[in-house]
Amino acid sequence: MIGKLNHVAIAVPDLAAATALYRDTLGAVVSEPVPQPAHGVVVVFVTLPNTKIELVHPLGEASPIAGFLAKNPNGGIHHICYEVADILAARDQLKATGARVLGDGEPKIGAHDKPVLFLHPKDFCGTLVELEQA
Ligand SMILES: CC[C@@H](C(=O)O)C(=O)SCCNC(=O)CCNC(=O)[C@H](O)C(C)(C)COP(=O)(O)OP(=O)(O)OC[C@H]1O[C@@H](n2cnc3c(N)ncnc32)[C@H](O)[C@@H]1OP(=O)(O)O
Ligand SMILES: [Co+2]
Repeated sequence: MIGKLNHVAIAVPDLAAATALYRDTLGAVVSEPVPQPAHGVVVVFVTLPNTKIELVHPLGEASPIAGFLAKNPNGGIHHICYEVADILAARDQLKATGARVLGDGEPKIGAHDKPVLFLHPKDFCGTLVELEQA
């Protein structure tokens, strides 16, 4: 069902410092910060030859990454995103296995203007999984 790795997201407490690290120390191409109010985060996109890294920082008071950063104050890998051809078919197939789809179960438009869903980390080897429709 899952296809390409779309991105790995890293939650960071200091977005400017993390951006400088990826740009100046690691020599990567980085974007400007892009607020994603529907998701409660600000994102900097790091473009790699074969995939993307998203540096994510809380936006607003109810950010879904606030708890993660409270537990991991230096930041850490927050989720991985796989592409799927049909996100509703993938959702229904996964729900039938007992996997928990987060939120109201309906896809939202993600950072790449495509529908996304999240799967509970406890059901996927301790890793928060994002699905993005290819
Ligand atoms: C930029 C837009 C978009 C894109 O297109 O790319 C994005 O990526 S937005 C990214 C941010 N959005 C989300 O993360 C949405 C989905 N997340 C959630 O609904 C919640 O964050 C969560 C996964 C349900 C966690 O909620 P929280 O309240 O922080 O924690 P809990 O106490 O409920 O956690 C339960 C349990 O799970 C562990 N946990 C939490 N987060 C992670 C994680 N990222 N990776 C691995 N494990 C995680 C947490 O430690 C708890 O474990 P125990 O302590 O053992 O109970
Ligand atoms: Co993401």
